[in-house]
Amino acid sequence: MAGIGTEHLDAQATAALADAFLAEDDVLRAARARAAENGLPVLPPAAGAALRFLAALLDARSVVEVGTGTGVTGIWLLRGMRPDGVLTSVDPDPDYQRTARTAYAEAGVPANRARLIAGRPIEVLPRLTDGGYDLMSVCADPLSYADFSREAPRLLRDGGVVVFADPTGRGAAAMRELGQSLVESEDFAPVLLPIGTGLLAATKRPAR
Ligand SMILES: C[S@@+](CC[C@H](N)C(=O)[O-])C[C@H]1O[C@@H](n2cnc3c(N)ncnc32)[C@H](O)[C@@H]1O
Repeated sequence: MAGIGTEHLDAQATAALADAFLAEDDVLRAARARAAENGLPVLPPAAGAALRFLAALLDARSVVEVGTGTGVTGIWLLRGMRPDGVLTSVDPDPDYQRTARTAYAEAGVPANRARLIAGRPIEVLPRLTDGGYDLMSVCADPLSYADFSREAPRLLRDGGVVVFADPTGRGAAAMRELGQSLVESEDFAPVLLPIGTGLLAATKRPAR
C-alpha cells in the first residue's frame, strides 16, 4: 500500500493512498482498459471500493445502476451485494452493455445476477418497482441527475441509499445544485464523500 508509513498526508496523497489501498484486479483493469479504448471516463478505484462498501453495508439484494459503461462500477457493486443479489443496470448504449456483460462473465458473475436494460434512464426508471431497491448508483451525465434524483425516493426502500458520481468533474455546477436539493429534502440525509471528484450519497429516511 503506497503511502503507508507516511506520517502526514495531504489531500492529494490521501487520494493516491485511497486508490492504491484496494488495487483493482485483472478483471477490473481489463474493464477499465475497454472504457479507455472507448473514451469513457471511469471512477477511480477508491470510488468503486466505496460503492462495494455501501452495497455490503446495506446487505443489498437489489441495486439499480444508471450508466453501465464497460462494467467497472457494476463489478464493484456486484462484489458488495449478497451472493444472490441482482444488479439492474440501465444505459442508452447497448454496445457498452454487451461489453459490460463480458466483464461480468470474466468476474465470474452468473448471468442471472445482472439485468441489463438498454434505454434512456429517464424512460426506464419510472417503470421499475416501487421500494424495490436497496441502493441506486448513478454515474452518467450529471446534467440528467436532477431527473434521476426525483425517482430515487420512490425506487428506494426506507434506509436505502442513492449515490451520484461525476466521473469527469465537469458537471460540478449540476452536482452542487443536486447536493443543495438533497440538503433541503426531508426525504434524505445526504453526505458528500471526497472520493475522486466527489461521491454525493444520501440515505432515504423513513416517513415520519
Ligand atoms: C462514465 S460512463 C459509466 C461508467 C460506469 N458507471 C463505470 O464507471 O464503469 C457513462 C455511461 O453513461 C451513459 N450515459 C451517457 N449519458 C447518459 C444519460 N443522459 N443517461 C444515462 N446514461 C448516460 C453512457 O452510455 C456511458 O455508458
